Amino acid sequence: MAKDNNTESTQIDTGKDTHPTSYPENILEKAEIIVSEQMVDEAINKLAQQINAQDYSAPLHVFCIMNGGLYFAGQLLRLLTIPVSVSYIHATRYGDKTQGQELQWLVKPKADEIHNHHVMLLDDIFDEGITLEAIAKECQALKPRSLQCTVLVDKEHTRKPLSGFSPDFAGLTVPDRYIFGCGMDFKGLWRNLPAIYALK
Ligand SMILES: O=P(O)(O)OC[C@H]1O[C@H](OP(=O)(O)OP(=O)(O)O)[C@H](O)[C@@H]1O
Ligand SMILES: Nc1nc2[nH]cnc2c(=O)[nH]1
Repeated sequence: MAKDNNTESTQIDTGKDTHPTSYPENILEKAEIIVSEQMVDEAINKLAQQINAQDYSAPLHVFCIMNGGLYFAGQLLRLLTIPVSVSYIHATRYGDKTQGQELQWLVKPKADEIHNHHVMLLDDIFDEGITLEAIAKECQALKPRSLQCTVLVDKEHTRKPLSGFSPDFAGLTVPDRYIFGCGMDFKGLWRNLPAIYALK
């Protein structure tokens, strides 16, 4: 067991009950699985087959879009049978909220990773598409040889980019509910869940 330095003698009494089901750490009690682990794994397998079947004329550079893309990228990369290099881009607009705000850039793509390379962006979810479209635009400006986007899930609703921008590959479609698991967080937690959940 991990050594817990916050022992009883040092614990600060915040006056907070640690059990309410509204706390993010307890939220599974109020959630339901909307895509099973098996269905997620099957979808990732299928995406890998589609990417493996592409005819890239040179190694593919894969960008994991942090943080949400981490779980998906980890699961997908092990199934790719073509030579890839990997790095990350970090942009976020939800934070701990369930409604998107303005996009914040933390790590932008570097020119030498993109210019003249076949590039694949990997993210967990295409919701309103603002994040992926902005990242794809930033990458296009650096003149890749080709640029494609793959997401684990595409959320079904009509609030998509007016430009018509959409990912090249999407593993699953999900209903218009706030979801978590498989890289997606609920108030910063539960990205580690191997299935996709939504609140009941
Ligand atoms: O299609 P959109 O409506 O733009 O939303 C999709 C984005 O939202 C999430 O990121 P978030 O900003 O929550 O940051 P995170 O990756 O750290 O969870 C997710 O990982 C996508 O990148
Ligand atoms: N965790 C999570 N992040 C998102 N970012 C955009 N949509 C969602 C969503 O439904 N869940």
